[in-house]
Amino acid sequence: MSDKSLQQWEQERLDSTLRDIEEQIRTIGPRYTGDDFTEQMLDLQREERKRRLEIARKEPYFGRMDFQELSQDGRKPDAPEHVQALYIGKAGVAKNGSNELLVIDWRAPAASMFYSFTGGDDPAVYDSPDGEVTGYVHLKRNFMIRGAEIVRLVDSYVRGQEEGAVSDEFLLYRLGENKDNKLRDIVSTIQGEQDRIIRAERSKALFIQGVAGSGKTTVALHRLAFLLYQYEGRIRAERMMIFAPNRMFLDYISGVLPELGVGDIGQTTFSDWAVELLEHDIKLADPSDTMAYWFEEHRTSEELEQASGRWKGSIAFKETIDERLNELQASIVPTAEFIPLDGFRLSPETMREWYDTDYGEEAIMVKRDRLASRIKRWLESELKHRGVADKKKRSAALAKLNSFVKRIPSFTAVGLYITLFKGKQALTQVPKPIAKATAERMAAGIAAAEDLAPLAYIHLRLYGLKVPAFDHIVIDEAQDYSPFQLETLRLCQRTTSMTVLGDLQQGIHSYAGIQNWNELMGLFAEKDTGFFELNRSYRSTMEIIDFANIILSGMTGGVKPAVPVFRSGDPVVTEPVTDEHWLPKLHATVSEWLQDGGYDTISVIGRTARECEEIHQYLTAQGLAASLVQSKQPTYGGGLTVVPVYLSKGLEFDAVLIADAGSDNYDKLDAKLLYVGCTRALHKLKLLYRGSKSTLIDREQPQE
Ligand SMILES: Nc1ncnc2c1ncn2[C@@H]1O[C@H](COP(=O)(O)OP(=O)(O)OP(=O)(O)O)[C@@H](O)[C@H]1O
Repeated sequence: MSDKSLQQWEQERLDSTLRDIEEQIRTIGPRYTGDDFTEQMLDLQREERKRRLEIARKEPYFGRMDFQELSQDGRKPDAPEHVQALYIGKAGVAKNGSNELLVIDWRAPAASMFYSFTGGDDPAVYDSPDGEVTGYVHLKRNFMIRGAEIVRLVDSYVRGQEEGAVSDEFLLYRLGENKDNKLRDIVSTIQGEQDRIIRAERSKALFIQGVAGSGKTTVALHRLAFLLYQYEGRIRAERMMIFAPNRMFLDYISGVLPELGVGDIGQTTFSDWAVELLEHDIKLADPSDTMAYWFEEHRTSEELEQASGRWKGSIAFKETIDERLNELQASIVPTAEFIPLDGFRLSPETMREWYDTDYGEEAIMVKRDRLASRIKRWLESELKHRGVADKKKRSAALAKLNSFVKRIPSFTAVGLYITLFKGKQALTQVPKPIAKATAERMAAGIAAAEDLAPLAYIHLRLYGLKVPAFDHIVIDEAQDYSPFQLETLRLCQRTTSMTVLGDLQQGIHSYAGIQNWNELMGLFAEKDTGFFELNRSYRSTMEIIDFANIILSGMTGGVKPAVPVFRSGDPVVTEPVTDEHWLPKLHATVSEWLQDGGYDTISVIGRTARECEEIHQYLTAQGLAASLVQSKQPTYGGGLTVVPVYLSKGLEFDAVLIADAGSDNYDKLDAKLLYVGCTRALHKLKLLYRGSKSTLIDREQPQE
């Protein structure tokens, strides 16, 4: 077929698919509003079908794979009609009134080949519920469909053609596009290494170490959509939770799941979640104070080593708390008899038996409260049984009950946490300034981020989880998590099922996070964990990745350079500038990019919030519509932004200007920060520097 007729043929196939979809939507009819339960259920099913059809109507499919299944004995059927064309889209669609599939869902077993097939003449294999299916791939075709038209068609593999391997042409085309203020789905170009993570089995703690731009966040979101499809009825969206570093990041990723047709998955930050779990008994200290302390001034490695967050996030601290909770637990059952009236005796042994056997696995305070109610019930029944009617006697007995029950220890999480830092039982190993600051904060009802994991943990051990346990959790930027945080979240799951992703090379919050993945993985039995590495970076051009790798090479501790996809762009430029010309130069560069660059998102990345405020003020005074990103910001609006480097993590921009990569701003300890900043750029990266250039990038670079 000529290219023209091929495109025509596919367009006709698309037209007919769209007609079928329209017809199906039209016949679904209005919603049922009556009281009949069966009808209501049927209505819900129809609505769900309509929702899928509406997703399909926008862009019915993005790929086609021609597949010829081998028979059981491995023979290849000769007849060409055995080659099946599978059209793959975001939602599966059956032909109106039949079982024939017009489109298969990207998460279906057969669709996995579309992602895992790398070319060559050998048979391809995929797992289906009925076992392995083997066959030959004849064609892999990518489409871009906009407004019912095929605007791009690329054959990335044709059997028998010389190249043999699946080409990256369509991927490169997609990567070359500009980005707006929201992360997007990648269903049409998921790569094999990413697909393996998306489809990995659910009942594990899956750890993903991926270089900047390797698609970790995107892959984790696609994995959620896959799990919901694959384990339909067994896991529920409302019981899945995404933990992300801040509200702005959550806003940035908020478009992906709806694009994939998935709703209702909770999204939160660890801080917000913990404060809610603690029923707002405490307020969170302003996170910008912590940020300011660690990022507005240079900090030494000793300061990092001694950071209170490190200690409070450690398993050693958790174990200390466990000991304290065990002591509390042991002190709950009274050791004295309860004698409310002469002749009435309740022995400690009976109370111990109630506590130990009747309330089994319940949380400590729940068991305590049940024990108290049981003692009360015992007294009521004794009074009744023995016919005590005398009011005076009864109230004396009740008064004794009240004082007896009051003496059974009772704690809130905050109350117990304070005892670790203040008073007779204060821990002796805590450095005095940390103990004093923590106790003072707690007394004022304020917790720092580092207090939240211990507080939430104590609360869970004392009172248990009052909402359903999580079926699956995603933890993004997990290199900034402490082992204690993960232990706390683990208490909220019946069985381990989590996707934990991050990049140690971007671990800029090392005053609280981990140094290596074993710190987190070691919390689980080996059989319950999986580990994946993503080393290819999809975000940036080769030039940008090569440049960022120079910064990496200055880091210690087994760093892995990112491997670029073969997408070339402008060279990265570093340029000296005097103090006097610094702001005008920033303005001139950004203006030029705005006018000629054709970029949708541009960011000026500063070292500190102070520096960013200065830049922002100058740019706006020059008439540019720039927005300033601050630490408590709930949304990210795209366009031109000025952002402190430590808040840029997770985001990406078509063009990035590092405002000042001088050695005063980025010393050896700041390699991760500068790496984060540079890897935010998709197509264009430029670094200005005042004074001498940071040694982190002091290699020969082309000058403008
Ligand atoms: N297979 C793919 N096809 C097309 N685009 C992709 C693919 N994988 C990743 N991307 C794009 O690469 C960019 C980076 O993805 P993402 O933000 O998920 O990476 P990340 O590993 O979480 O990055 P970082 O750690 O730097 O924040 C996004 O624009 C995403 O759409």
